[in-house]
Amino acid sequence: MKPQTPLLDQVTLPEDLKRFSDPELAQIADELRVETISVVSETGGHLGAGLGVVELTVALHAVFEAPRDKIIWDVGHQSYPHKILTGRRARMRSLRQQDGLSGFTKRSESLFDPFGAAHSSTSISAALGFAVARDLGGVCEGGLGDVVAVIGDGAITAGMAYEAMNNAGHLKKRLFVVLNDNDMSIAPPVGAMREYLAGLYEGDTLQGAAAQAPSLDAGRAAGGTVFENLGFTYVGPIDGHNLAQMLPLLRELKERATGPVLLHVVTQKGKGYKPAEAAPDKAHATAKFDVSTGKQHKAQANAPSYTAVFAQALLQEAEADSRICAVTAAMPDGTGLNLFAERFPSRCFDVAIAEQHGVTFAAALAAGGMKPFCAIYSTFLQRGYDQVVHDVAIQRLPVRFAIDRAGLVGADGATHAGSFDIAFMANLPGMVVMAAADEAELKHMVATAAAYDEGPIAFRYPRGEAVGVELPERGRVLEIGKGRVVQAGARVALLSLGTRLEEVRRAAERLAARGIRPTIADARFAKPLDREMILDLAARHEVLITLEEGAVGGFGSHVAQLLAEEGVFDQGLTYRSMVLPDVFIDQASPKAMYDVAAMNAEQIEAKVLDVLGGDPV
Ligand SMILES: Cc1ncc(C[n+]2csc(CCOP(=O)(O)OP(=O)(O)O)c2C)c(N)n1
Ligand SMILES: CC(=O)[C@@H](O)[C@H](O)COP(=O)(O)O
Ligand SMILES: [Mg+2]
Repeated sequence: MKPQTPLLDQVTLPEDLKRFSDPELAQIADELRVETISVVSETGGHLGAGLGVVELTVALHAVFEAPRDKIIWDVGHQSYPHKILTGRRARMRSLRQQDGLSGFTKRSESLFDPFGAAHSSTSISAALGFAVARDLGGVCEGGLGDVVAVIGDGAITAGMAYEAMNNAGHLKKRLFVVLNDNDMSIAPPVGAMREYLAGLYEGDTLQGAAAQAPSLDAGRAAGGTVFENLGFTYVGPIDGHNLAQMLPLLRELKERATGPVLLHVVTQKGKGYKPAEAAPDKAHATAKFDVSTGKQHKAQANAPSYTAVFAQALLQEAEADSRICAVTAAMPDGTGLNLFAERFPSRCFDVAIAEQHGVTFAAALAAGGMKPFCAIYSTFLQRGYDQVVHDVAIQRLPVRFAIDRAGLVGADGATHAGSFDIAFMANLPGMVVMAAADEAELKHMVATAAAYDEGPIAFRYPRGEAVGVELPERGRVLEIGKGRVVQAGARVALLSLGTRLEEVRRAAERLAARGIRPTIADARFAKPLDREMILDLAARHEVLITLEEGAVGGFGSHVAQLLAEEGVFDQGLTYRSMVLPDVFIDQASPKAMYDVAAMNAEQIEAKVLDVLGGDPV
């Protein structure tokens, strides 16, 4: 018998799906799932979320008319099946790599990605914006038709989602919000909303007969849902893996809906791939893996991760001080606070995807006499910035900010780069800002933050493996605003903040071969600056170069300000700052991203040689 050609091979764009019968669409979904697993096994990346929305993706593209209709995936980490169906299948194996496809939705990548994402809970606001633009006669590439936001049960815990629903329920524009409820965030979801959503489908037989399937008119016997009270028509819950139910329902919605509709779809994260179903938290994002066993190919680590060092150091401090508590915004594993939660469950708070609330909550914990460590990735702290200013800094409350994923993070790309925290924290009056140069320094900074009660304090550290230096038994409390000279040299001083120090050391070795021995210093603090050390370095060298894994406006800018105010430039000092360039750097390995930023050892060496004007000796 001739082997059957996969139907998926006949699909390049969503319009191709319209030729198939509903049972054939179910077959396409099965093939799409296999293709998604195959892709991620080769590239690594977000697996479970995409597998959970395979049928939903097929159904949406079969019924709606993208790119005229705008399908907006919240976060975008579940969009791999969507990418496969929207002209990108041939490039899928370049996912999350340099010059390859992004792991999230991205406007510049495809007309089928009408709104980029990667941070959560923006989709309903974006959908409403498109709906209003449409009704006001706005014009955009591809046209402007229906708008569909697909948002997860994790993402709908964030305040932004409610701000958008509040607005949408008032404006009453026709738009669709698909709530993809898999009862999982990255970790199991926590919070009252989780209980509420579960209550909406508990007792329902989702696999029930088509006659019982939800429809636009069905309503709920139990009375109004929170969504109805906000002005939406609530439809559901429906089994999001059952195309026989979903396709007719979506067609009905497309045909008849008038105002905002919330469709509650119940799915399983990791659906159809046993290892991902069994451990949806581990399969949220994976390394490359063996499809038959699910075993991930993880590189052998030579040193602990910075996150692990932070987590262990915080545990040590918390053993000694019962006022220490910890706050995470839906990232217990990513921040290492899962260990804290196990050891001190009553002192650890997962506030869900709610960075704004998390920061203000921590501020009041501090006002109430506790010592909160707010562990948030640099990129996600951006969302809580007004709270950092208004609730923490202005009130001088001693919240400790553990800023993980500082600097360039690699495969997640520009949306997840921790580029701005030095600038946005160090410009706040009274904020202490530290950056760890290695894991021992990180341990000292955790101890320093634990001991510091005079106001807010932050310390930053990058994603991934640390340097491999020996760890002290206990962290040592650092003197606030004091850096350290690591190597004494002449002519050129390299003043590093954070983990570029390793690259600076490598650059110094290369320079030594050319007869140049630079002084190397570790600033430790972006704020307050070690004025004495910096002015001394400036006085004793012809050239001073600062380095930081952050955008312009951070440490280097503060140093330049100091040097200018002290009149050091008038005395002939040549000063340069090496910062991230003024562009958003796309995904690649962290090393390759720092190459783009011109901040690796070779480029530091080149900068020194350039400043010395080809006069090395
Ligand atoms: C503002 C923000 N905080 C945290 C994250 C990290 N994050 C990415 S996906 C995710 C869980 C999302 O859960 P859900 O919306 O239910 O989607 P699922 O993965 O279950 O499909 C989290 C916490 C983020 N992307 N954005
Ligand atoms: C989509 C998202 O925001 C997270 O899943 C993120 O990719 C996690 O990053 P880490 O792998 O650095 O924890
Ligand atoms: Mg979920």
